[in-house]
Amino acid sequence: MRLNYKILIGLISVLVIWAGTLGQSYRTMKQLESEYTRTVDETLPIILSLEELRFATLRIVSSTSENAMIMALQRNSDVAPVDSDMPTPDAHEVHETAIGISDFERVFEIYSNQVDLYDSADGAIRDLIGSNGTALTDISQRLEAALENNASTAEVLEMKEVMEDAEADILSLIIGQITDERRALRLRQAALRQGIVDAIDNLMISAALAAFGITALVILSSLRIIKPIERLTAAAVRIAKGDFAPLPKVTQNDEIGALTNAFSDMSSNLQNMIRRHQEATDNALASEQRFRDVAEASSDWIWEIGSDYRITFVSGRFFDVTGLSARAVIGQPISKFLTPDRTATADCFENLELDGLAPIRDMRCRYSDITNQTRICRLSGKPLFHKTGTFMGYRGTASDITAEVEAQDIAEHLALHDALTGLPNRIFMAERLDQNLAKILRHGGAVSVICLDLDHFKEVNDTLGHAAGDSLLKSVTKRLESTLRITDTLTRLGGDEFVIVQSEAIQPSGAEVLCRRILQVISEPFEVEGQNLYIGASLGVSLAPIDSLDPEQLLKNADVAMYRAKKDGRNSFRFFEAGMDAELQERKAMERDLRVAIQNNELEMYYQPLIETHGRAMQGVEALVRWNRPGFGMVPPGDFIPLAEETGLIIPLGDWILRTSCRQATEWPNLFVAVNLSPTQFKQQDLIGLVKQVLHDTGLTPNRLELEITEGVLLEQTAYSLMTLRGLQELGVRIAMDDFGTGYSSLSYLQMFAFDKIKLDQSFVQELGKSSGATSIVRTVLDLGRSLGMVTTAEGVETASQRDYLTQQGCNQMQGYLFSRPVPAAEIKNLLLRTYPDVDVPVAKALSS
Ligand SMILES: Nc1nc2c(ncn2[C@@H]2O[C@H](COP(=O)(O)O[C@H]3[C@@H](O)[C@H](n4cnc5c(=O)[nH]c(N)nc54)O[C@@H]3COP(=O)(O)O)[C@@H](O)[C@H]2O)c(=O)[nH]1
Repeated sequence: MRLNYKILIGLISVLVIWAGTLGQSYRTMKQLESEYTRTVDETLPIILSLEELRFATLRIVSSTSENAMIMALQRNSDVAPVDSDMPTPDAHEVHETAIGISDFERVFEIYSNQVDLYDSADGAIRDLIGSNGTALTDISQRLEAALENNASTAEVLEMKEVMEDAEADILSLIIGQITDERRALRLRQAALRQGIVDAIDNLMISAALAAFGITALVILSSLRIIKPIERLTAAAVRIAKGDFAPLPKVTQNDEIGALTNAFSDMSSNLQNMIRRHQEATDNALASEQRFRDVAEASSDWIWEIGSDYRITFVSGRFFDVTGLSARAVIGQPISKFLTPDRTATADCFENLELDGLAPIRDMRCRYSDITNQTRICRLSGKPLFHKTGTFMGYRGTASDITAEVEAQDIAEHLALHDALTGLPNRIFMAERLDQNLAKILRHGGAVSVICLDLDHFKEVNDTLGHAAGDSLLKSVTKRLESTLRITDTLTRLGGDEFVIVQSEAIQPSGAEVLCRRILQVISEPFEVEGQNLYIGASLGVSLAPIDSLDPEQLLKNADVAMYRAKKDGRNSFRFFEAGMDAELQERKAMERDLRVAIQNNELEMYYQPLIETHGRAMQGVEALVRWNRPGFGMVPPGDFIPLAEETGLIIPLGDWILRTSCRQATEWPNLFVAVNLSPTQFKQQDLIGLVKQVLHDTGLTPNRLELEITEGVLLEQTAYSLMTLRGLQELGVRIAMDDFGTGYSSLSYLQMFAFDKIKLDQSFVQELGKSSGATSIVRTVLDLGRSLGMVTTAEGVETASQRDYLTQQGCNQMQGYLFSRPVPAAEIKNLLLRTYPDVDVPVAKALSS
């Protein structure tokens, strides 16, 4: 309920109670008034009248008695001495009696009326008084008359006695009546007093009730209004001091309750606002602190200049880096410390104004550090304007980018140069070629593009290792540089491929002269790791604008020409001619087709038997891949395996060969399968894991797998290669050295690793009987194998005499067309049914077609 209703109800209640007690008082006062009226208007007048009657009676009697006494004394000297001074009744005393009688009669009439009016119960007394009064006045008059008539003393005295008796009677009545009236008066007085007391009591009660009511109202108000207001005041004081402890919720459903709850809400809103404000302030402070920390800790600094380009502020980091003091810096022109690069948009600070006071973005400046070294920083900043629009200066940041610039320079150099030789690379060369071609278009002239490939570099690399190859490349670079003019550009594309862009020469003679000079210098021996190496070079020349004005095409043409030079016998040069690139194109087509063939599973495995010499039984097979290229027929592996090696296709191809061979070998329980591993395959990541996985997947036992490697495998990364070979052997797989005797270091490799088998290269076998040297080599190798406890296999056995000689020399196994050509897997089962006891072996020949 609303508070004003409550107060109104309280007031009304107080007023009702108060009115009740006042009414009671009013009634009491009314009674008092009536009592008072009766007392004043009735009893007192009656008493007064009775008193006056008594007085009149006494006057009558006294004056009459006095006259009678005087007369008696005068007449009867016996009774009373008479002297000359003795008074005599005179007219006055007589008159007094008359007045007394008159008063009596007048007062009695008043009294009589009063009795009629107020107290008719006293009518009988009144009548008695009246009759006695009449008797008294009568006797008094008669006495007076008797006196006048000189009645005798006795008579007078007798009459006087009668009069006195009458007086006594009447006085007795009057006094009795007065006594009654006075008693009544006292009773009324008592009643009046009681009434007054009651009235006062009522008034007191009324006042007390009113006071109580008002006090109660005040207390209630205090409790319901003042207390909450006090609490609110205390809360306000608390809040003013920053204490936002929540106020208890009140259920008081009035204005005070609403005020308290509103105050409470206001307090919590205020608290939230202050908290948010505080958080915002804290965040701002933290942000500012972070900013300061970053500004101080980072390599950046903050700067500010005025409209006169003089420094007004710079953060501490600047002083640390430059070793300058604030005094030396503040107020000085910024250009005194920072020099913008000529590449900067505004190459001096004052130009900023000319540039329309644009923001400074990444302005590169040089400055001196504490050690007086030149460093580079990058400036960014924004112009400052007063609200009136007046230019006030600039403010921004600066970052030291010396390391970044250096790294960028290095990166740029690396991006455009070959790391090994320091020569420009393909990108650089392309740019230079573009420039030259653009020049030709504008001014005419000619440019030659010469591709150079070292001859026999692969062998050097393979035999002497990469370090020797690198050393050779550096030496070649030096010689080439020495043959070129400053206007020519020598670049290394990678490996042993170089490109020369020859400009400002008469073509084609200029190119021809240069090529000859190059061939001359390259043909001289190179000393690498204490050895004199003789290499040559194959060069291809393409001319702009004759052959093309397209840089790509020029390069391609030069490459084709170089390829032709190589093919035509190396150590020579060729100018590009139309139609030369057909072979190159064919190579690319083959690569594309081979990729598709691997993906589409178009290759097939053939197997060639390995015959045990004495028993003439097939012990195993060598897996040899075959590719029936659509549209071309069977492609010899000697053509596509090197291509696969060069292009990296050998990895997926080798995986497929290993997997297929192992799987198919499980179909011939008594045969092992020998799989060739090319050098690239051997170098692949986790070869051991791959072989293990294939064995596991196919179910072939490891002792039925033989891996054939060539000496090239051991040429580089020898330690790693040996580790791999041992790992493979630990799997239970046998390792055979293929093409033994064709490399430079065959014998030394036999020392390094315990091969399970040596495969004598077929070139020696086929020279048996023809060349004594070959026969000696065969014998020596077979002896060596025997002495080292290695199985020896002779490849390319085509004739019975070869077979017999090899048998005689103790060769363990033989492989060759004499026994069987490589056959598809399906035919191996047939071959297994046969033995090869005879030299002519007609069956084997028939099978190997
Ligand atoms: N990495 C892999 N290399 C492989 C794989 N399959 C073949 N090759 C290599 O390709 C080269 C040519 O191989 P291919 O044409 O199959 O010739 C082999 C035999 O057919 C051939 N051979 C066998 N007997 C005779 C013979 O009596 N006369 C004669 N003229 N040739 C004969 O010799 C080749 C086997 O040589 P080798 O591997 O050295 O034992 C060759 O280098 C193959 O290695 C392959 O799957 N992976």
